[in-house]
Amino acid sequence: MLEAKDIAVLRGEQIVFVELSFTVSPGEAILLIGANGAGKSTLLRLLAGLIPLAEGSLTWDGQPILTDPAVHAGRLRYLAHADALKPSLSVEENLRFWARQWGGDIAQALDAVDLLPLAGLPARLLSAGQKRRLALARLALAPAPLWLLDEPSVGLDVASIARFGELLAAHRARGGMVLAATHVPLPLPGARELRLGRPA
Ligand SMILES: Nc1ncnc2c1ncn2[C@@H]1O[C@H](COP(=O)(O)OP(=O)(O)OP(=O)(O)O)[C@@H](O)[C@H]1O
Repeated sequence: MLEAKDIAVLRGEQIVFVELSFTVSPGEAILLIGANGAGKSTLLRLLAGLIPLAEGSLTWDGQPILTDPAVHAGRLRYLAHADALKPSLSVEENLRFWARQWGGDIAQALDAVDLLPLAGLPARLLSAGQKRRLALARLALAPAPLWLLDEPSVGLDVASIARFGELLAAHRARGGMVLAATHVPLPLPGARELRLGRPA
């Protein structure tokens, strides 16, 4: 279980949030909601181990998550706003980069986001939604218990959102956890909402 207790984060001099507490158990999904600037991306970056905790505690099965940053990095997949693609490499080569770190079947992952027909195309030629699908293919490569997703459905068409829903459901069915920042509904039935910033 992932547990945040009374956590606070600063960006520069600014307090982004304080006294935030929540838990995420295997199979659970949390939607991070709140206005622009409320701190959703900041919380995801914190959970990914990319920015420091100012106060409080963050634990994984009772142990501080950053005791061993490499162990924590190995248990998560973080999809930021940017798709983190290398434009000159092909679709398949982009995924190979991640498969070298995590293992997994590249063809199967591309198929999960319906990109197999475009496997040989340089990533710079993909449409915005296809780039997003290639980013999502990383999730399909090899299992990791914690998915941290920043506005993952931006640019996806209806069929791609349905496929993404299947990926999310399979992940949760094997005990995976999801935290997703979003301004729109996501295919995450039964997800709890965690509102950041002031109440609307
Ligand atoms: N590197 C940084 N240095 C200083 N302040 C930052 C930095 N990154 C973010 N902030 C500030 O932290 C606050 C939270 O930003 P964050 O990106 O987490 O919001 P968000 O809820 O994800 O917003 P959005 O819905 O617009 O994506 C904002 O006020 C932002 O200006």
